Parts: sequence; C-alpha cells; structure tokens
Amino acid sequence: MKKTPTTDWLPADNLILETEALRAVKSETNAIVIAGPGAGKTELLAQRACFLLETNSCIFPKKILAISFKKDAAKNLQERVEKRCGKELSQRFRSMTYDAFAKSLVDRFFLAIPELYRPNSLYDIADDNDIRKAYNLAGFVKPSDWRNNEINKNLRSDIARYSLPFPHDTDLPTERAWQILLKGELTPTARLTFSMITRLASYLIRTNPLIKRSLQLTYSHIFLDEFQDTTEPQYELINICFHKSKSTLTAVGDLKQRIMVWAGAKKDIFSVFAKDFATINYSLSMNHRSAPKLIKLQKAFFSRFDETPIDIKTSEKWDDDDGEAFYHIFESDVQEANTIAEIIERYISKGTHNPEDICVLIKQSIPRYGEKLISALDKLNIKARNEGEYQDLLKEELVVLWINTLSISIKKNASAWKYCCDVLAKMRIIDPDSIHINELQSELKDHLNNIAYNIENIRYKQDVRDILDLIVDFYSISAIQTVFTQYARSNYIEQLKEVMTSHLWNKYLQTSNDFDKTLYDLLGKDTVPIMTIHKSKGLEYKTVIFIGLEDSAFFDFTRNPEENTAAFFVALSRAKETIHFTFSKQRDGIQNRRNINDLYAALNESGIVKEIDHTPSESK
Ligand SMILES: Nc1ncnc2c1ncn2[C@@H]1O[C@H](COP(=O)(O)OP(=O)(O)OP(=O)(O)O)[C@@H](O)[C@H]1O
Repeated sequence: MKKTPTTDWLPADNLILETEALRAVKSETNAIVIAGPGAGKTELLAQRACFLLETNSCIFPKKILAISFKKDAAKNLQERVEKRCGKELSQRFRSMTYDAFAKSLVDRFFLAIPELYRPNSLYDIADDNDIRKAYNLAGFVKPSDWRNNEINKNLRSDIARYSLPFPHDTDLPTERAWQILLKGELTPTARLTFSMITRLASYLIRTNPLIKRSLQLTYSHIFLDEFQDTTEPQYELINICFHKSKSTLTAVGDLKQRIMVWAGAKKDIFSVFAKDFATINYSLSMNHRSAPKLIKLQKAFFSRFDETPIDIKTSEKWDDDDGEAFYHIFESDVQEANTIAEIIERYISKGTHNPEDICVLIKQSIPRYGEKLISALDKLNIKARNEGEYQDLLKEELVVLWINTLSISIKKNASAWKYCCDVLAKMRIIDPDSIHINELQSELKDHLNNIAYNIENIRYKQDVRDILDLIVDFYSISAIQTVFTQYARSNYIEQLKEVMTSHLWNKYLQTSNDFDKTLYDLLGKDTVPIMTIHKSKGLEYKTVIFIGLEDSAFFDFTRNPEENTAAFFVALSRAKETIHFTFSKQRDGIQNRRNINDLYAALNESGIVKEIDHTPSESK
C-alpha cells in the first residue's frame, strides 16, 4: 500500500485550509473544532479522513468511524471521502448516523444483550403513539390525555432519559413502559425508539468488555459532526465506547446552530467532552459559503449568542458588495404566495437559477406556510415540494438500489449501471475486476429485461409493489441484509417498500404513466425544495426564501429566545448569495412581529436588508 509521508501530505482537490483547520486535520489528540456556518467543518472531516488514510496515520487495517445526525449528512461525508481518496482507501471510512451506529450494535450483538433487556423479537421503531399506549397500559396516562402535545413530549423525553439497567425506583412508570415496549406487550413485535436503542447499545457495551475492546481495536479515529446537538443518550454511548481508549476523537460543531435542545441536546456538551477526553480546541474563522453582505447580516446576530465573537473572513471569490437581503411585507398570505412565486419564476426564466438552487424555508408547519406557495408555483408550471418527506428516504441504501435498478431497466445510465454492478459483486462476493463479473452482468441484464417488461405493464398500485419485490428477490434479501447491515433486524424493508410504492404510484399517475419522469420527479429534479429549518441543517443554496417571519411562527420566542434565534440563524446562514424574508399581515388571522422584535432589530443593525412593502397603498 502506497503511503504519503505526513510532511508531504497536501489537502485533496487543492483546497486551501486555514492554519487552524490544517492543524485540526493533522491533530494527534482528541480535539474540538468550533466554527461558524460555512467554515468548512464537514470539509475538514473529509480532509482529515484523507490525511489519516493516505498517510496511514490510521494504521491499516484500522478504520475511521464518522457519526452524524442526518442520513444525508452521513452519506455526503462518505461520498466526499470516496471522491477525495478513492474507493480502496475509503473502504476504511465508515460514515453513519448516531441512530444507525446504535442500531448496528444492538442488531449485531443481539444475543449478547442480557435476556431481561433483549427485545422479544425483530423490533419496529416506536412512534409517539406507541409510547403513549405503553404508559397507558402501565396505568399512567389516560387516553383523554393522548392529544396533549406537552404530555407526548414529556413521555418521549422520560423514555430517553432512562438509562439501563433497571430498576430506577424513582421512575417506575417509565421502567414499566420500557418493559412493555421491549417485550412487545402492545403489538406482536417489540417497539423501540432510537433513544431506547441507544441506551440498549450503551448497556450492551458496558456489560460486554470484549465487544467494547473489539470496537476500540477496529476504530482508531472517531469523528463527531454537529456536536452541539448531541443528546445525553448519544453522549453516554460515545463515552462508554471510547472513554480512556486509544481511539482519537474529533468533534466539530457550532453553538450558534444549536437548535435541538427541545429534543434533548445536552447544553454543556462541549465542556463535558473537553473534560472527559482532554481535548485540544481549535477555532475557525473563515466562511467559505456566503457573500460578504450576508456575512454582515450573520454578524449582526453574533451578540445574541453566549459565545466570544470572532472576526469572520470571507472567501476571495466574492466582491465586497456581493450578497443581497430583502424583507417583504404582504397584505395576506395569498398575495405573499403569488409574489414569491413570481420572484422564483423570474430567477428561473433569467437563467441565473435552476429550481434546485432556491430553497424555501419555514420555521415549522409546511401546510400552513408553504401550501399556497406550492399552488401558486404550480400555476406557473414550477414544481415545488416538501423536501423533508424525501430527504431521508432518498438516502436509504435500499431506496438507492431500487432507483438505480429501475432507472437502468428503462434506459442507459452509466453511473447507475456501475452502482448496481458494484453492489451485486459485493453481494455475490466477487471481485469487480475478475472475469466472473461478465456472468454477473449478464445475469443483471436478464433481470433488467424482466423488470422493464413489468414496468410496461403497470396497471395497479400492486404492480409497483411487485416490481420492488422482484428487485429485492433478485439481489436476495439475505444479501441485502449482509451488505446493508441496517436492514438486518426489524421489518424496516417492508416499511420502506410501502413508502416507495406509494411515492412511485402517485408520481406515475401524475406523470401520465411515464416511468422515466416518475423517477426524475421522485429524485426532486427541477423542483424547488421547501423544508423546515431543521431539515436544512448542513445544506446550502444560492437563494433562500424564508416564509413567515412572524410571532406565531416563533411562538415560544419569549420563553426560549436563544434556541429560536439559533433557528433563524441556521436559516439565514444557508444562503450563498441572496436571502428573502416575508411577513404577512394576514395568515389565518392577524400576524404580529412584537415578540420576535429582536430578530428584526438584528436585521436592521446589519444595515443591508432592503424593505419592500407590497401592501396596497390604501391599507398601509
Ligand atoms: N477550504 C475550503 N476552500 C474552499 N471551499 C471550501 C473549503 N471548505 C469548505 N468549502 C466549501 O464551503 C461550503 C461550506 O462548507 P461545509 O459545508 O463543510 O461547512 P460547515 O462548516 O459544515 O457549514 P454549516 O455548519 O453551515 O453546515 C461548501 O460549499 C464547501 O464545499
């Protein structure tokens, strides 16, 4: 294996890293990298992976484990590393979500879980309904309370707070609910939330020193992305797995983007981690993403956070006066939808933007803030959709396999063909460069003909389901479960099949039975993404349009100003060149901007936001 001396190593793709970033990339100790939006935190992790693998600082055959929150973030990082340092080296880089990491431990070492805590069967993922029912069966929640959101939230966090083993005399209801969910007393199968799976994984590692040892021997380096959002159960797992080990941990994050405290993010995570793992801290000062004027806008928010502000530098690719921000005032959400749709149409028809370059962001409810805009865009023949519904689905390995296989069944597509051949070779344990690959390819071609025939004969929704089954049968369910270990336990494959069947069938009808267009639409091509701020984390767009800068969108601003300000900060920091904010005087009643006055104060302080009042002059 070729090895680059550490002194000769240069960042991949000729990227220039600021001094602190380069130090963090080459760090030999546990480290925290704190940096604002667009500073290149994700890029830094990709470069560090290249450094460790290319210089063999991650000594062969040891591996790197990268843990993110969202499936798309984990997948993007995996792809970035593969692109930067090639297929062979990147085989020693494993990027997954916290949920997938915990679940893979529970699934792989299922029988090592002590009997009392072992799920009774293949388990499903529990939702709020399951949790309520479990507490109810345990005698602690009345069905009449079921519709109370606050109760739901508390039950979910009680379940998450409960660390194993039993018993905790102080919380018998939760202990009983745990047992009900674990042993499938509600349904034939056990139902677990991801926080329960994470607690189970921690308990498994705590009670099995050999598994812990093998984990530490496998992974010499651990990356933790978006560290500011780490919850207590997640930190417990990381700590149990790697505390006092020889593995080196690198955590990257930004306190200004901490928007998951409501979901249990640990507020003192950086200081606790720094103490437990004796970290060296690095701080980055570049923003590679946003134009200078938008950086000015972001800076106006810095004083709102409990963090020492640093002087952010912009990329040299911009001119000083690049970047624009607009604040629109509308009479009603109908006027808002029509005007914003026209603005989007102008961007697209001028040729400066593809639909995917524009992102519509909403604080919470897409039906309330986005539906009218979707209809107004539809009238202009512009597709827009709630991207959050597709984001995770489209990153599922099995979904990627389905889509690629379907796509090469109907027309040539070199990258999809290569993907399917590579996966098939892996499943059949055949070297892609050996002569046996020809047999495998002709087997795949026969199968594709069969699928193409079935696609041509789709009449009912069931036909779509059958095609997905056909594909699973061809690769074989056991091979899928071996290569994509996340499907090893639980009936997740069945759930995915149902969701995919519905999406494909609906789009097939919408596209007048054109299966090629069906796939194109499913992938969100030529479509304006609409999503909540939480779904936009880590993403970036040429233009961002934030709908509804109003009190009711930030309904708990007064109680929780910091997290709400952080949410707004995440939204505005997704934009590369332009951002629009809207305020509508009428949206299901009169809207105000009194409680969120501080957000407006910051926009004003920046001195760059242009106000456009669209209300008819008689009602101003
Ligand atoms: N050293 C660099 N030189 C040039 N461009 C870079 C560099 N590092 C990152 N970028 C680019 O800047 C943008 C932001 O990078 P990245 O997504 O890694 O930032 P981040 O710190 O993770 O952002 P956020 O926290 O806002 O999600 C991306 O388009 C990335 O390709």
